[in-house]
Amino acid sequence: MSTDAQNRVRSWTLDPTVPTYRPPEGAVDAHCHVFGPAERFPFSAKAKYIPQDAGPDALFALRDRLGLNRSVIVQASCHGTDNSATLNAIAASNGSARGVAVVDPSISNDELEALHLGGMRGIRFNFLKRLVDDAPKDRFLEVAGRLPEGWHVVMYFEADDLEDLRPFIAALPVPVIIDHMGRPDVTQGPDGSDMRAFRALLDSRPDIHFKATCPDRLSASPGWDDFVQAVRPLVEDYPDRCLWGTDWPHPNMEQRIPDDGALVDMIPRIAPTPGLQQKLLIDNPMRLYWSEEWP
Ligand SMILES: O=C(O)/C=C(\CC(=O)C(=O)O)C(=O)O
Repeated sequence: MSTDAQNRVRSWTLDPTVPTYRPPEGAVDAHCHVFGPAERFPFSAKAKYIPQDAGPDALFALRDRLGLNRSVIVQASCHGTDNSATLNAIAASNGSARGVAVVDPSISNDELEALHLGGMRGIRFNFLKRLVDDAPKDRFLEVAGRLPEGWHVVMYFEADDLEDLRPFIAALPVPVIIDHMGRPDVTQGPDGSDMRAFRALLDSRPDIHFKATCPDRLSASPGWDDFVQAVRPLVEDYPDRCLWGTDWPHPNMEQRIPDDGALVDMIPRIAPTPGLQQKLLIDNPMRLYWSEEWP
C-alpha cells in the first residue's frame, strides 16, 4: 500500500457547516479517530487504507466548531495494534478525551494497565474483513477476561455476521458496545429483519450498548430519512444504552464525505427530547468512559 503523501486519501471535509442544533454542555463525541501525524506515528504495515494526517489539533478544532466537549477516540485499523497516535491525542486533550485500544491479544497485564493510565477504557474487536486480516475469537475472549477494572469491549461487525457472533458476544465477561448498531440495512425500516435481530441481541443481556452513528454509511437516502426512521425507535426504546459520535475523519468515506455539521443536526431527529439527548450525549458515555467523575 502506497504511503506517498500524494496518494494518501482524505475522507473528511475541511469546511463543515456549523450545526443548527446546539448540543447540551458536556456532550461527548463517543466515536472518532485520529490518523497520525504519520511522521511521528507511522501507519501499520497491514493498513487497508492510508489516510492523510488527521491529528488531535484538527479533531479538537472540529469538536469546538460542532459544539461538543469530549471525545472518545477509537483506535483506527490503519494504526494496527500500535496505539501511540491515539494515546498522543488523549494526552493532548487535557482530560477531555478517552480512548478505545486495539491490542494484540497476547498483550501483558502491565501493558493493559499502561493503556488505562493513558486514558483507554476499552478494547475494540473488529470483524470487518475489508479492514483486518484476522479476528481470532478464542484469543479475543482470553484477553477480554483480564481487562482493567471498568473496561468494556467495543465490537465492529456487519449485520450478516451477527448470527455467527452471538455465542461470542454472549461469552464476553464485560459490558459491550456495538459500533454503528452492527451496520443494519436501515432501508428495511424499524421492523426489518436486521433491526429485529439487533433488538434480540440487545434483549439478550442488559449491558450491551450501541452507537447510533453513521447515517452517512448506512443510509440510502440523501436526507438520511431512512436512518431516522429505523434508529429513532431504538434510541427511544433503549435510552440508557445508546451513544452517539461523529465517526470523524470518516475512514474509507472519501467518495461520500459527510458534512460533520449535518451529522450533529441528526441528533434531535434520533433523540427528539432533551431527556433523550442528555442520556445519548452525556449520561451514557460519561458512565462508560469517565466513571470516576460520574455518580
Ligand atoms: O470508523 C469506523 O467506525 C469505520 C470504519 C473504519 C474503521 O473502523 C477502522 O479503520 O478501524 C470503516 O467502516 O471503514
